Amino acid sequence: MAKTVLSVNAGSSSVKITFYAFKNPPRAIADAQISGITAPPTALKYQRGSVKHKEKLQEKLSTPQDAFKYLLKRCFSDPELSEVASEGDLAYICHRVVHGGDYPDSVEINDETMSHLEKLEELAPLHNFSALEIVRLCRKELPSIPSITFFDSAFHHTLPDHVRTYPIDQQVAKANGLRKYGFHGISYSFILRSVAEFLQKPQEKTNLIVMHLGSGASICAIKEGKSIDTSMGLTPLAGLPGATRSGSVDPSLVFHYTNEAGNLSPASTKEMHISTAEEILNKKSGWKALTGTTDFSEIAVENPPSEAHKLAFQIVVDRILGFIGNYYVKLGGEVDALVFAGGIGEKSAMLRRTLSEKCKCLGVAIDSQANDKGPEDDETVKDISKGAGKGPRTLICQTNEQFEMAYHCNRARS
Ligand SMILES: Nc1ncnc2c1ncn2[C@@H]1O[C@H](COP(=O)(O)OP(=O)(O)O)[C@@H](O)[C@H]1O
Ligand SMILES: CC(=O)OP(=O)(O)O
Ligand SMILES: [Mg+2]
Repeated sequence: MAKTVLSVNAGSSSVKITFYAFKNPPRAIADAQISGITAPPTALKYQRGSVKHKEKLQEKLSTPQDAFKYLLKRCFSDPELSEVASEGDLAYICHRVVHGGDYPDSVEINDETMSHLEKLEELAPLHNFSALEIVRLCRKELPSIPSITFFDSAFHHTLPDHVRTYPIDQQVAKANGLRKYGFHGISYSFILRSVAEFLQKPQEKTNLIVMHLGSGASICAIKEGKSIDTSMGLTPLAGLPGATRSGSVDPSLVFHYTNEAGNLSPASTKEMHISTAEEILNKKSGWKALTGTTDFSEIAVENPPSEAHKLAFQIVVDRILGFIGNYYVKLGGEVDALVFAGGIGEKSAMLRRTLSEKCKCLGVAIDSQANDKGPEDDETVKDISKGAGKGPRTLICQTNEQFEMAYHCNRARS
């Protein structure tokens, strides 16, 4: 029996892969990622044990399939990485697919599930395309290795009807699958398990407000271990602003922004159709549009370099607060913890401090030293609360989507 599981997390501009020992809990063997696929320079990060390596690549890797092939070859040909030298060493490949439609759980890929996912691709071309390109490649070039797809949306299958339903014609809504799905669920599942364990509570008694803040950002209200609301919607565009995403705006805005809103974007390809409006709101908005940078660490600083940076920070804080207030009330004020996760949530002490101060009225208080220090590399959950206050505790959780997929894959199959 092959001894490793490969987890793949493909985004629009990056592909990350991690190999794990096929046991529980999974042990990471090697981790590699390529960024800058659509916007060069293309860069490689590689880690095996304590060995870390970064380089800019000369190779032209313009598609997720090229990037994945490159990463696989690189890992297979590393003489120090004897556990993964060829296809025969792989037991399963786990793929993160953002939009899983009505699937409440992961699925093993076969002709039927693949054709279902290909239909869904039309609903979420920007988010599913890269992942499905890699699934297609694996089916063709590694046909003996089962592929399992894990969906960001699956964690939110517990959303109540009144939360998931948009108030539009229900015949049209049902015929076209138009409802709130919610995303970042693989991450929320990791966070719920890790935080419940940290708090020594069963998951089904744990209530949390979790913020997954990265270049795509969302919030989730978890009641008794189940998602009861989340800020993203039919697609990951709704809710909070992101690096290049507007987040929620008045839907009529697109018709005033451009006359060509409904036309195909010039960025569309034969395989991937996106409209001009989708292109603008997903790729040309967010804090990049306000400040010129996608890097939030240039925005969350004490002395911002421009008024635009200051404004971008205030907007992000304002939108997050709106959801915290909303979810605090929906959870009846019974919140075990506010949890910060994702690249920004885990690294920006300033954002955590600003939000915590504004949530003082909920009894939130943080220890500024613990907050400034942040978590150690190997610390999954860190408590930054000040003493045992009246309100929810404040935690940082270093989330790990690749681990979460391997964890569930190995648990169900070993
Ligand atoms: N010290 C920091 N302060 C604020 N933001 C940071 C810091 N370090 C990284 N980030 C931001 O984290 C984001 C990436 O988050 P991550 O969750 O890794 O990305 P993705 O959404 O692409 O999966 C980027 O916007 C980056 O600027
Ligand atoms: C769902 C989503 O927005 O994912 P990401 O943050 O990885 O872009
Ligand atoms: Mg992410």
